[in-house]
Formats: sequence, C-alpha cells, structure tokens
Amino acid sequence: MTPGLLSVNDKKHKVTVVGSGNWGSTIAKIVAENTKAHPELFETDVQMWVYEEEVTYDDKPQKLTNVINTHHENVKYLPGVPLPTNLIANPSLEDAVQNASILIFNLPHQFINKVCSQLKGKIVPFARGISCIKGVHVADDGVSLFSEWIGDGLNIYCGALSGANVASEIAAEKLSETTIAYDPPPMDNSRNPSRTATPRSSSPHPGTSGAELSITPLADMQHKDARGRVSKTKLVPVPQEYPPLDHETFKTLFQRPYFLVSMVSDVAGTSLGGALKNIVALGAGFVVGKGWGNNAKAAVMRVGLLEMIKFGKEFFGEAVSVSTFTEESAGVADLITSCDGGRNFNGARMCVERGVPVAEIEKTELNGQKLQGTSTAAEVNSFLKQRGLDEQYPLFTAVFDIIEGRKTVDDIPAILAKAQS
Ligand SMILES: NC(=O)C1=CN([C@@H]2O[C@H](COP(=O)(O)OP(=O)(O)OC[C@H]3O[C@@H](n4cnc5c(N)ncnc54)[C@H](O)[C@@H]3O)[C@@H](O)[C@H]2O)C=CC1
Ligand SMILES: O=C(CO)COP(=O)(O)O
Repeated sequence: MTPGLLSVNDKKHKVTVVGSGNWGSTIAKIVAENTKAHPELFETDVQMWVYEEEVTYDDKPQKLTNVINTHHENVKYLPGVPLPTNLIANPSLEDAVQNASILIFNLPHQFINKVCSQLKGKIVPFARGISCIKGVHVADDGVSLFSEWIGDGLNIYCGALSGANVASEIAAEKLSETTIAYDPPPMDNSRNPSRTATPRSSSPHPGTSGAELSITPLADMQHKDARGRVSKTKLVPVPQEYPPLDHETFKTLFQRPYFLVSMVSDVAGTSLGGALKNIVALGAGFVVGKGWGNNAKAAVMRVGLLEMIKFGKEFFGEAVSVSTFTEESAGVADLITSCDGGRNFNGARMCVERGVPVAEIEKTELNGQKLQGTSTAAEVNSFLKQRGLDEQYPLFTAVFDIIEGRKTVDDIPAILAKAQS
C-alpha cells in the first residue's frame, strides 16, 4: 500500500439515531446490525436518543432508557423485538449526537422543530443527515421538506429515507424495500486520492452517485437544495480521514438481507411520497370503515396518487421526478402498504366504524405512537387554502374536512366521480 494512503479513512463514522419510536427503534436496529458488520466504515456502537419516559417493567416503574440498555428491547414502542447490544439508548440529546458524523432523524414530525433548536451548535459541523420523517413543514413562506428544513436549520446536508416500510414487519425481519435519496453538492476533498477518481458506485440517476467528489474551493461553492435553489447553508466538507459519505456508504449502512435499499437523488419526490400518502391512507381508511370495500379503497388510492404527483410538480417543479412516485418504494409501493396495514389507515377505519374522531383512536389505541396523516392533512390544507388552491386537490381537502367534521365520508363518492375523465 502507498505510504500516503495509510492515514486515509482511519476515522470511522459515528452514527446517532435521533428518535426511538416504532420506526425509530426499527431503523436503529438495522443500522446497529450494519455498523457491527462494517467496522472498517463505522464505529460499532450506535447511539439512539430516547425521549425519556417511565414505563412499567417487571411490575415496577422504570426509565425507558434503562430498560432498553438492560434488556435490549424497546418495551413501549417496539415490544417483543430484540435490539442489538451495540445500540445504546441515551436520554440526553446533546450527549447522543456528540461526535456523530451521521445523524438519522426518525421521530414524529411535530417534534422535529424543538429537537433541531436543541441541536443547533451541538453537532459536528461536517455531519450529514438522513431524514426518515414522513411529513412536510409548512410555514408562512411555503412548504418545505424535513430534509431541507433540518439541513438549513443545522447547516448540514440532509437526505431522505422513505418507502413501503410498516415498521413492525421490518423489525420482524420480513422482506421490504426502501428508497434513500441522497444528493449532496460537490465538495472539496481533492487531498483524498481515493475520492478524486470516478465514483465508487453507479447511481440510478446518471452523474449523481452521491459522492462528494469535485475540487471546487469551498468559498465558491453554491449549495443547491432539493428544489435546485441556492441555499444559504455553507456546508463543511467531510474530512478526508473519514470514509466518503456517498451512495455506497449509505447503502452499506442501511441495507440488510430483509431491507433492500434503492439509492436515488430525488430527495423531494422521496420525501413527498412518504408525507402525502398519509393523507390518502386516511381517506382509504374512511371508505373501508364505511364498509365500501377494496374497490372504493383502490379508487381513493388512484385519485390520491394523482394529487400527490400534482402537488409535487406544482410546488417542487423539475426537482421532482414523477418516476419516484410511480417506480420507487417511496411512491406507489408505500401508498399500497400504508392503505393496507398502516396506522393512519387503521385509525381512520376505526374512527368511522366506531363513530369517534381520529384523535380519539390515536389516544386509545396507539399507546403513545403518533398518527402523521392528521397533522399533514391540516398543514397541506392550510398551505393550499392560503393560495386559493384547495379545490384543485379535492381528495386532500375532503380528508381534512372529514377530520374537522365539516364533511362526512358520504361526500367522497362525488369527489371520486368528479375525478373521472
Ligand atoms: N411506524 C412506522 O411503521 C413508520 C413510521 N414512519 C415515520 O417515522 C417517523 C417516526 O415515527 P415512529 O418511530 O413510528 O414514532 P411513534 O409514533 O412510534 O412514536 C412516538 C415517538 O415520539 C416520541 N415523543 C413523544 N413525545 C415527544 C416529545 N415531546 N418530544 C420528542 N419526542 C416525543 C416518543 O418517545 C416516541 O419515540 C414518522 O414521521 C412516521 O411517519 C415511517 C415509516 C414507517
Ligand atoms: O409509513 C408507513 C409505512 O411505510 C407507516 O404508515 P403509518 O404511520 O400510517 O403506520
């Protein structure tokens, strides 16, 4: 080996999962299995930040983090699933992210604002993020993806993971696919000979391997966000002592024999698929709860998919590829599984069957887990209404109106009829 190369990549990436719910714990299990299998790339121990709470275990009240670290099981959010012993539950957010170069954000979207404010200035400047959050962030100036929002807030690049991923199945190691979108800007790493050559893996999107490969001086570098707009974020390059953070490294971190990863560069489409399908899943649950069966559900899914694509194209333009919705796990496959066995679907179904609000089902049936569709429906509706566009998205609007009690499930057939050509 060339003597000069000996020092290259002698540091390993430390991985922290921010969040520990049903999906947070499942993803933490996956990455801890892979850090153990790949000590050449990653530190073996994975930190998982846990929003601390008391649980009853062995008939006495105990801290959830203590139970996880002692019994290697998240008894509240992922009961019955053994977690790897190299997964460390940590109640301190600041401590959990210390020195982590890979941050995986996986918590209900209503909590991310507070978590990001706590993280400001506390993370390593060259960290990279992956958001597993299904939702969109709506503010006065428009709608943004959580990957964009985390990236801008923390001054880091953040990609997205989303797919047909009902957590309980993946935790039981049943076969599943997912989509990871990662498309960082070119960075200065010319001192690393292994990274100035061609990318290590070919990307499904030509010319976008996700490798940070160019020799552009940092001062001249313009970071473009998921919509191709120039971002105010000034990225700090990953030091050459670390393995490159590219598609191949992220695939190694997430892929398991039971969890097949497709790497893409469409961060906007990948994120929007996961966020918007939750609104459609509520609509599907409403009609099934009414007893209308699979054909009615399929009709809601068809119209819902069209509104998802329309929303993506209308507000994210060329940054979104329609094929992400129609060909990737993060698109139509997620819509199918979520409208079959997801919590939003089941919650909406039960609320119609029992004649109670969705929020009531969330309280009584979910043991602390959170529905994302209800808040996403409200946020998307407020965004559309402000622009006078709500009537152009009749299914999204009807789902929100049903949640709010302004419409009933009996209004859905007219919406589907209008959507006929
Ligand atoms: N569960 C699933 O099957 C899947 C979920 N997702 C997405 O993953 C994201 C995370 O969802 P889950 O892990 O399922 O969460 P969850 O709904 O199972 O768990 C709730 C989590 O919120 C935490 N929490 C409660 N109050 C909090 C507070 N005040 N501050 C911070 N955290 C608090 C709880 O500790 C718990 O970890 C969501 O965006 C969801 O849409 C994506 C794919 C599959
Ligand atoms: O996103 C999911 C499956 O991919 C899970 O959806 P729910 O949050 O509705 O369970």
